[in-house]
Amino acid sequence: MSAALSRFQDEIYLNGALGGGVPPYPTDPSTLEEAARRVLEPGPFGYVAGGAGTGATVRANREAFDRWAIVPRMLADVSVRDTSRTILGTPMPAPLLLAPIGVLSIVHEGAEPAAARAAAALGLTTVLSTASSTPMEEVAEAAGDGPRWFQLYWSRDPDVAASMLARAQATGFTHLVVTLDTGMLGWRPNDLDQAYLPFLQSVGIANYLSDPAFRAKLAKPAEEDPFGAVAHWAGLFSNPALTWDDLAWLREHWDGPVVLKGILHPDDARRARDAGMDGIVVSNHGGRQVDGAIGALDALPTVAETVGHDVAVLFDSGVRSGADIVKALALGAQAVLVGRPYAYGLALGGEEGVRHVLRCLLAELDLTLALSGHAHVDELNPRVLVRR
Ligand SMILES: Cc1cc2nc3c(=O)[nH]c(=O)nc-3n(C[C@H](O)[C@H](O)[C@H](O)COP(=O)(O)O)c2cc1C
Ligand SMILES: O=C(O)C(=O)c1ccccc1
Repeated sequence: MSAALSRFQDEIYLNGALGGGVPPYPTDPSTLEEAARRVLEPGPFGYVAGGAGTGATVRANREAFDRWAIVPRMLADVSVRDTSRTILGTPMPAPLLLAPIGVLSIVHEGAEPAAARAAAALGLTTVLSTASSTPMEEVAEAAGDGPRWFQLYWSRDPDVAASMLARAQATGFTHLVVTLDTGMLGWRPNDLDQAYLPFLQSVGIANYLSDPAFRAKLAKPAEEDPFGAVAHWAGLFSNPALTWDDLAWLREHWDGPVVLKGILHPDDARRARDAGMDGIVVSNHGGRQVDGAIGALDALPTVAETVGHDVAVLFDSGVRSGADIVKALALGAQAVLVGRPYAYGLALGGEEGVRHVLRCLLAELDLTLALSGHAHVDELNPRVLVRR
């Protein structure tokens, strides 16, 4: 790496100078989304890009980032930088994970193994969704022996929930991310107006179709009655009756760190801590659940001040660039998760597309850190930013 250029930047410019042409995928996040729109059918594109209701929360997520400005510091010796961090015992080359995204085969065949391989090649961790389009055992094998984090959609059938957790542990997943904000699917006009729901084509239920506890209760085998299996899945996928008291059940069924995803209120953050949880993800599900919900970054500072010393505070919803990562870390996130951008990478170029998206994020994180006068991600704090 040359001193004047950050990692990946040098490769892109040199390749161009040597006649190799421009990068095969856009580096700008909005252009990336546009490019994905062009290669995807309207149904799948709308499912990924869309948000709840009028899209107010999707916009709020971006507006929240735009309201913070980085104030660069000079003469800070940033010749050697370190973006690495260990989160709940998992070492990471940068505090960046791939958010759990279900039904990914709607954008690319073999999506989850491809994303997991791309992440693993860079040493990054993927949080695998319960609604993966490939069974967890196959994804884990594709990802090699790096860290394994599993996201749970907590089924209303406790046998299915317990079976998922037992399988995940048997497969070597060590960390559990429990998503709390999807007790039912949000109101999504994009999908409603196209009558598009991937599950109806049995996409995204691979972990269920391969689950003995799920299969045991089907009236007819899924192979004979695929729609019956989908209907059964829809009936047990989530459990809106859950309360804080149910967290004890989780502890009995999972040996290892548990992280609650979808926390926005400081009182809920406190309850998570008091219930002995190891971490939280401050998230509004990428604006896909409650239209009009608070921008996730607007919720972060108070939550981080409230519990940041006690539990790992992770963040997602709206992260699109390395500069965004700097802002979220400065406001108290220990790590961020990125969602849609890697789905667009998958749509455009499978594993290679995801690797491109992740390398862009890592490169711009490193560069923003350096140019704003910080050698290590641990130096970031709220004083690095001003509110516009
Ligand atoms: C198509 C799609 C599917 C998703 N599926 C899941 C899922 O299965 N489990 C989950 O916890 N979150 C799911 N999410 C939410 C993401 O984990 C994450 O919270 C969100 O995408 C972050 O926002 P961003 O897309 O703006 O980065 C999904 C998001 C998208 C876009
Ligand atoms: O679409 C989503 O946001 C989501 O979280 C989900 C829910 C169920 C299955 C797959 C994805």
